[in-house]
Amino acid sequence: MTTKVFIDGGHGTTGIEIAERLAGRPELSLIALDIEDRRNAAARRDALNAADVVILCLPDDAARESVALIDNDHTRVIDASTAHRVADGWTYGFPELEPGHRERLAASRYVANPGCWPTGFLALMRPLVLAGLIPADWPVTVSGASGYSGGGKTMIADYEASAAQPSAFRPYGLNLTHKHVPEMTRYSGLTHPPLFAPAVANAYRGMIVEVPLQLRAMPGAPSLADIHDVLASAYAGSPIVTLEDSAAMSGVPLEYVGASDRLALFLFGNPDTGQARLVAALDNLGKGAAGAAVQNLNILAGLPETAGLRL
Ligand SMILES: NC(=O)C1=CN([C@@H]2O[C@H](COP(=O)(O)OP(=O)(O)OC[C@H]3O[C@@H](n4cnc5c(N)ncnc54)[C@H](OP(=O)(O)O)[C@@H]3O)[C@@H](O)[C@H]2O)C=CC1
Ligand SMILES: CC(=O)N[C@@H](CCC(=O)OP(=O)(O)O)C(=O)O
Repeated sequence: MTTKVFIDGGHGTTGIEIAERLAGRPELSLIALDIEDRRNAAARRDALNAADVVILCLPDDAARESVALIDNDHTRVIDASTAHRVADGWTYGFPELEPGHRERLAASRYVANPGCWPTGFLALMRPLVLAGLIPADWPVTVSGASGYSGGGKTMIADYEASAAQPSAFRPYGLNLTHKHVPEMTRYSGLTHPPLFAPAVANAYRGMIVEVPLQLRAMPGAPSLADIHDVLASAYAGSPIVTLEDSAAMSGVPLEYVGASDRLALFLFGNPDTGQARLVAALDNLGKGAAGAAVQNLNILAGLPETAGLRL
């Protein structure tokens, strides 16, 4: 039996990436709308209700509208937008979050795909908070740079317009109310929001997420080896999330994982000063969006978790 999948917003940046990963998979059948029907509510209602699993690749308001258009009791939903990431009744779509989370996801009807920034942040932070190496009330900072496709069609057009002279590096979110902070706080287990300092770079895709830590000031002054051991054990055997050999690196390029669904983690530090820089490298359109959606679809449908992924 095939799983019927509908991508609402399938003609947008994330939707196209997901469709590419699902193409040629005989265990799935795709319900597709013509491009001119992409905003036709009646056509979307029919497709949403005909599907076993829908993947929403829409702005937040349109994603809420899609959920309201589902009037049966079985269609399952993976929402790539921010609309439901901390909403009641939704499961956060980061299978690697903690032991047992993958099983919770498999049993869920409503799954909220993580934001791209929180994906890197939580991969670094959640195991360390769970292990007690970072106290829940520790003041954490997270910064980094993202490719401009993170801003969808509008930002891509801004960067690629013939008259555009885009900035090489542009910090944003300067009022410290970025929409990703609630999910970073909730799922890391921190009691206070991290200070989030994102930037956009003049590159299409790829991102670096960094958490600097003053280990010597933390309770118990964890060592670099303590941090390394917890991260290595959290992702041992994962085909998607890897702790890389940082000793070999003099820098981490934005493009480190390429156009893939991998998430690479690094631990840099100076044992003499008790300081560390934790870094995650991913593709904002890969594990940061489409790769995560396809991974979640596989989990919901009981299929091999990495089927269709670019690893
Ligand atoms: N880009 C990224 O790196 C990431 C994106 N996301 C999230 O995924 C979602 C999609 O983002 P992205 O693909 O980048 O966005 P895009 O702007 O590239 O695509 C959005 C798509 O949704 C369609 N759309 C917009 N409004 C409606 C509506 N009211 N009804 C039906 N269709 C509509 C658009 O149609 P039209 O062509 O007419 O505009 C377009 O095809 C967003 O919530 C985004 O925040 C999540 C993680 C990473
Ligand atoms: C460069 C850029 O603007 N990036 C987006 C995040 C992209 C993403 O993760 O998508 P969601 O909007 O679904 O969370 C931003 O910071 O808002």
